[in-house]
Amino acid sequence: MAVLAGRLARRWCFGLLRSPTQVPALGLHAGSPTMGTSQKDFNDAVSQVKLLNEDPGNEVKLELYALYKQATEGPCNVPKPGMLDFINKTKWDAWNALGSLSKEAARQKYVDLVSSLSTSSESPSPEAPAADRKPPEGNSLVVTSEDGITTIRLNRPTKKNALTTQMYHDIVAALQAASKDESTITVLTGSGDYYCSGNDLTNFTHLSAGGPEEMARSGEVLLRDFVDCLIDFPKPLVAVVNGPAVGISVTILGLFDVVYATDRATFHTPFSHLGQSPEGCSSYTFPKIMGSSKAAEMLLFGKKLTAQEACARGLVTEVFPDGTFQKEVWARLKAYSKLPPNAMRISKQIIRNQEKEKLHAVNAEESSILRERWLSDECMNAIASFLSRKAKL
Ligand SMILES: CCCCC/C=C/CC(=O)SCCNC(=O)CCNC(=O)[C@H](O)C(C)(C)COP(=O)(O)OP(=O)(O)OC[C@H]1O[C@@H](n2cnc3c(N)ncnc32)[C@H](O)[C@@H]1OP(=O)(O)O
Repeated sequence: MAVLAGRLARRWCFGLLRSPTQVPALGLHAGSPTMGTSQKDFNDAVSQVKLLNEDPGNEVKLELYALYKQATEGPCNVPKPGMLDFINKTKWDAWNALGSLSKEAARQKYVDLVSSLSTSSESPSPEAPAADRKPPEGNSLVVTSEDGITTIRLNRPTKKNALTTQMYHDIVAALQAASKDESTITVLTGSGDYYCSGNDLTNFTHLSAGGPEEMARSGEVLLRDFVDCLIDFPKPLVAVVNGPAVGISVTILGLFDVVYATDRATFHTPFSHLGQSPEGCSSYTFPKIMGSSKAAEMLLFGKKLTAQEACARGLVTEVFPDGTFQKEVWARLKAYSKLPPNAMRISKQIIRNQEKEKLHAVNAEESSILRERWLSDECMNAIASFLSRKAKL
């Protein structure tokens, strides 16, 4: 966790820099000649970076960038990029952190760093054991239908199933299809050790030509549509919480009919930490489910609940031992899926219809408030700070 924010920042800042030959995209051009004895070594090192066999990783690329700028231009004296210009701000921070380091010392450090990289990339490391290798990011959402159950599985285990913008769209489409298919029950679950780490924080960095305002506006619309779809979902909706849950994956649980959790699961809504506010109708459902003071502890102070605590507060229906979680839960769901579908549908309608209008109104208000929050200094500072390793949850 200590390195989370920095890793996040560096991943999204340099996500496109997959190959070392792309380092010039950072601005690593062989610029004006540098003076001193290490001039030739420095120029050689600049060329060598482009020939490395292995990608040195974004942390190192950032270090190379900063040293290059210091070596060629001296201490950073250009204006600091704006708060939302995350990429250039991270690069600026790295360069600025070198302070008054002399050009010559920066050249030397650059040469030493490239030399250490060249040495390590010359000796091929043995292939990592399969367990240590991260699977490639494939389909982020997997939808299957079997035994009367449609399962929507969040499938980004290497990112703890964080929800990308595309995934919100895909979940809406999957729910719309599930509402019309042959299945009787619909399940949302996750792949790997997490249920879901909430909104993918890099969503905030994908600015279009319309800038932050446009990002906030389209975020509001997408959030409202996503939650509306859950409010209106006509069949029994079950969350199979296979591990820790964060943010929006927790708040929407109040819109599910049943929530089964492994005893490894935790429930965490760190909105204040992120300068944000509740969504998923949780400002209405949580006080209703657990009482206003318990809800405030979660939604205002970000108290993380264990599965047992969440069950005691009524957010979770039942907790299962992790070892038997999948077996027990799916056996139970298969049995439930054989119940008469129309009876279940009508029963759900009776229960939910009483408050549907209220839920839609709450959703619209929460989404609109979040749009403002996303543009606030508090939120921008919290996200920037989180992404640049100054804060962690
Ligand atoms: C339409 C828009 C709607 C918006 C609605 C708003 C919703 C609000 C929210 O959901 S707020 C909650 C946002 N989520 C977070 O703040 C969680 C951030 N993540 C973490 O705190 C941690 O990653 C963790 C506690 C979930 C897991 O920590 P752990 O140490 O076990 O694992 P790593 O940190 O190493 O994570 C593995 C990789 O996954 C990446 N990752 C995890 N969560 C997110 C995320 N939410 N967004 C982006 N990326 C995430 C993490 O960066 C690691 O990636 P790496 O391997 O490339 O370094």
